[in-house]
Amino acid sequence: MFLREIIKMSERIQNHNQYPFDIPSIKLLDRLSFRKNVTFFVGENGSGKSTLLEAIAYQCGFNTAGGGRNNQYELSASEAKLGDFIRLSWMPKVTNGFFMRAESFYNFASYIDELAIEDPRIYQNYGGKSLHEQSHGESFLTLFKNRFGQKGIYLLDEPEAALSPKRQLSFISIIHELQKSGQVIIATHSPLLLAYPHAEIYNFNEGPIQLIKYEDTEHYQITRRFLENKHFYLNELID
Ligand SMILES: Nc1ncnc2c1ncn2[C@@H]1O[C@H](COP(=O)(O)OP(=O)(O)OP(=O)(O)O)[C@@H](O)[C@H]1O
Repeated sequence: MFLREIIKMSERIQNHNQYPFDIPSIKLLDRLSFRKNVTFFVGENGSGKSTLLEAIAYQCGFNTAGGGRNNQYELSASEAKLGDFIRLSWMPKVTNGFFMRAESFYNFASYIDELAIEDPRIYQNYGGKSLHEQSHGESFLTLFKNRFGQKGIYLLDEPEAALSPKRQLSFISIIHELQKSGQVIIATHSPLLLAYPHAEIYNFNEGPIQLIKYEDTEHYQITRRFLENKHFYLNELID
């Protein structure tokens, strides 16, 4: 483990009623500690998961539009206002790693292609060929497999967006490999990924951000109820 705690520097914030400080989970945030190599952020759409993940990425020196320290490709880095108002506590500090969001993966792949014009050996780190020549899911998995054994912090925003349910299950093995030498923080809506057993889950839904058990998450409960009683739900939804 590397990142131990996030501390919000409330005293520096001038207007708590302005975005992003007015998002309920962020407003009530004081400190958030990390005690496992894998941490999930869960919560409703708009509950502030990406905002906090992006702020961590910003403080790590990663491109907040996706990528690592060295991946400063041209893509307007999205606003990272919260990043200036949090402090990260490390033990020990790492600088290696990256921030990955499914929607910016395309640009990341193009950036690697540009680097490969200068030095094709870079493809060795990405499955031997352009990420554009691999399917979205394949290239995503390739990228992570190449990080096995490296110390680093990996911040992933909804990685399931690129992955079929079967590949999401493969991704659980990838998370397990990554966390042997690295730390992984994942914002997700996937009830499959969330099942990874050696993780802590932070819930962004109600009140302050709090730990929640897998079986208590809405993601687990809704999916389970739906699969157990599909016809009841569909009747409610459609009729
Ligand atoms: N640039 C912005 N200006 C104002 N409000 C914003 C801005 N970007 C995001 N928000 C709002 O901040 C809130 C939190 O957004 P955020 O993207 O962090 O949510 P999230 O939990 O990651 O959601 P999702 O699961 O849909 O990805 C949302 O209500 C969103 O509309």
